[in-house]
Amino acid sequence: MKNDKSLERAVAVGLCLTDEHIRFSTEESLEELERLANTASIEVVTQVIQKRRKPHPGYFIGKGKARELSLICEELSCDIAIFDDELSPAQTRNLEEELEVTVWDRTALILDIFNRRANSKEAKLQVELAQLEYLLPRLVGRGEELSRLAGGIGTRGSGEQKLEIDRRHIREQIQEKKRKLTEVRKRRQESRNYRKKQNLPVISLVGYTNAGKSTLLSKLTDTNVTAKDELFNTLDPKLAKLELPSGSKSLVSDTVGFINKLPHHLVAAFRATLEEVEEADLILHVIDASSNHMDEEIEAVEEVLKTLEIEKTPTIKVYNKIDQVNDPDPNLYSNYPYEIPISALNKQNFSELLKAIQTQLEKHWVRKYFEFPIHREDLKARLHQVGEVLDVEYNETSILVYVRIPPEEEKRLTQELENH
Ligand SMILES: Nc1nc2c(ncn2[C@@H]2O[C@H](COP(=O)(O)OP(=O)(O)OP(=O)(O)O)[C@@H](O)[C@H]2O)c(=O)[nH]1
Ligand SMILES: [Mg+2]
Repeated sequence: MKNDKSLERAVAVGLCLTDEHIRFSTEESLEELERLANTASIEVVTQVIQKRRKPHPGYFIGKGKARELSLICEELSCDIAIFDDELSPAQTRNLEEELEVTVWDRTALILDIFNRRANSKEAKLQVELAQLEYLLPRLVGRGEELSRLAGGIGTRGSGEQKLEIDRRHIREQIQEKKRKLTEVRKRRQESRNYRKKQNLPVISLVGYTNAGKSTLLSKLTDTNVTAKDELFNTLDPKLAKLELPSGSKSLVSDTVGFINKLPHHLVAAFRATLEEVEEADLILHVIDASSNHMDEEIEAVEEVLKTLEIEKTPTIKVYNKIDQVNDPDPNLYSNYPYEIPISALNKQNFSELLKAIQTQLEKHWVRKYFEFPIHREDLKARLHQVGEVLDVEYNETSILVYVRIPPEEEKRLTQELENH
């Protein structure tokens, strides 16, 4: 929900913990926070960084710093203070009292962007649920500012009784959204099962937000997928068919971009979209090779992949946007077929990429001739079901079928035929 002013003014606040190992520096992380804010139509007018050993339990930043921040907000007429880390409900409350502006954390900002981006029923439900769960412990008096977050959910005003009603209302809504989500997901599972029956291998594109996943999907498959220079452009993953050089087909799916400090419960909320990744036969990790923080972004993505327990799925690192890299280091991406440099935008190096995809997929599907008696049409039908039938030949007494199938199916069928 937008307030009346078109562009809100914000101060971005980061904490630099002196003895903690961090991936992105506080400055880099704030730079990203600023891009996120812009995506949410918020202008960051200044940044404030504080060094501390650990966050202040009540104010996150020190109490003195909070007072200083309140003056800055007033002087620069900020409407909002955005903190780069997740704040506890109590910290948010205290800070709002001290600063007298809306206080958001990274999670709130990401939720706001997700809310604008969600298109499908499932994504909408996921975002609404995540927002409600975020809102519930934070619902205290200042319902007005929070209502922007809740997308209008929650009633305005304050008062203990009203607060209790709001809380109950939100709990009920959480239950309702969960019920609806279960339904929508069931339908999604059914369509996945249908896809499985078609037996096309599934390739999942994953990567840091803005790496170029959607661009790659649309250029590879000649479909129209919107790509935009915005963070979290894709919230509703798309699927498209891809033909490989051998002529065999596969399905490519886009996914939600990852980001540093993506709060855990948001990862959980989007787990459903990531289920595609869990079931993928091949993962293309799309990397923005022109980013100044390429290594950190790779690491952030790999961390999320680890939590999905998909180490065994073959992965190709696709270094995208090489058209933007001056002097690319030839050693960097030369580990074929595990690393490929491309430019999705210019379709540069696509033939290499397609070859690598085919190589990787074939490693895991086997080609084989099966021969069985002519009356066993059922076996032929089964091969159609579990694999890709490449050729069929009828002799006087037998059928010869040439297929490409998953190795476990190959074993099972071979054993059955031997036992007959
Ligand atoms: N120069 C250059 N720009 C690219 C290339 N591929 C993508 N882009 C640009 O990078 C921006 C992000 O592209 P998307 O395809 O939307 O990125 P994404 O990974 O889908 O992003 P999210 O959906 O937000 O996670 C767009 O402005 C693209 O035009 C490339 O090969 N070269
Ligand atoms: Mg995208």
